[in-house]
Amino acid sequence: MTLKIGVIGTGAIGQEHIARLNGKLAGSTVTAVNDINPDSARATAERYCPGARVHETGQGVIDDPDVDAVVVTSWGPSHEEFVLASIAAGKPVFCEKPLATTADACRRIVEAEIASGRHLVQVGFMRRYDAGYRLLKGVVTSGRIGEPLMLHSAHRNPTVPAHYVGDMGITDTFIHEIDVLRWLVDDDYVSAQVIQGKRSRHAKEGLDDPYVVVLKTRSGIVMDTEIFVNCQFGYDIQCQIVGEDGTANLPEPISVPLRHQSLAGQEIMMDWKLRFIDSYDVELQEWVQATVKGEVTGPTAWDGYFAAVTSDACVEAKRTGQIVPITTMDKPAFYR
Ligand SMILES: NC(=O)C1=CN([C@@H]2O[C@H](COP(=O)(O)OP(=O)(O)OC[C@H]3O[C@@H](n4cnc5c(N)ncnc54)[C@H](O)[C@@H]3O)[C@@H](O)[C@H]2O)C=CC1
Ligand SMILES: O=C1[C@@H](O)[C@H](O)[C@@H](O)[C@H](O)[C@H]1O
Repeated sequence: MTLKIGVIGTGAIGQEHIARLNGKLAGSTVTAVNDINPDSARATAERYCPGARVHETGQGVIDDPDVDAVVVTSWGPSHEEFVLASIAAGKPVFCEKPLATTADACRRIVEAEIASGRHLVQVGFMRRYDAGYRLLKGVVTSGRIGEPLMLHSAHRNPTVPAHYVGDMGITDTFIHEIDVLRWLVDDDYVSAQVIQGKRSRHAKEGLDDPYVVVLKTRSGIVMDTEIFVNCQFGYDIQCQIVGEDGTANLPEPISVPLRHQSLAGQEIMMDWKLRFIDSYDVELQEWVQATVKGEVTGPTAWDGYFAAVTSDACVEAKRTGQIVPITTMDKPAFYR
């Protein structure tokens, strides 16, 4: 069976996902699209999925009888509306991160999914599908480095666009670590602290950059992450787990070691789209296969909710300079 997909939001990642789902991956085709900017929707359809219907609203995509499943790649604040509408229509929905921009909104999604009685929602935390992170998790679960005690990571972007403002370092960027780090060590967070770094002269007005977030887990693992979104030199994702018997590092992406103009080294990617390109492919291919079978095998609405609660705590910790507890509702049996 070929899964017929409707996509809401035809910006940067929307176009990327449409191109994958309509040609690159097996078992899927894009039959409908929408964007609040109709020119973008039309141009995207023409270029990546000619023949797809261009709807005036996101709801039009969800209601389209020729759409079996929905992909939401619009801006974060619109996610809740489209995910809830997909659940109401009984259609599986893949929603890019964040699931929604507040923990309350994510909770409403969790409650609606449970009420529907069907697992329908997957969140686009693609790092779980990255070959390097999967190898790292394999080392942890094998027990080779003993119990994880501490974790050091870094999320560096060379620069960020003009619309990147406020606390997006947490809600848009660190949200990836929030999900992948708890998945790596199979643990949940209990507190968050944010320590400001010395401000970079490259940070535009109103944006704190860089800073370190310290998360503590239920079992006591301390995880520090540097968030530095104007680092200039590249898109650089680092992660090291310190265990009782050794350390394990996230592998660097493959690149050719160069010796050139009195420098020996390897190039660093500049663009997040390239760094995780393979993981997006694996993520959406697995989602298509699971969706056809009526299953959700990736990050769930509960994971989206947990990430949002953690992200809210980090924002508060950044504002107050205090250690902020992370408290969620009890995990519903539906997600166990
Ligand atoms: N998993 C990942 O690595 C990444 C995930 N993202 C997530 O994907 C989402 C989109 O990000 P980008 O593509 O980078 O942004 P973008 O700004 O390039 O595209 C977003 C598109 O959504 C459209 N849009 C906004 N509100 C809408 C509405 N109510 N109805 C229909 N269309 C609407 C905009 O017109 C725009 O074309 C965000 O939630 C972002 O956090 C983005 C980049 C990477
Ligand atoms: O999701 C992403 C962007 O939205 C975000 O703005 C970047 O900081 C992240 O590195 C990228 O993976």
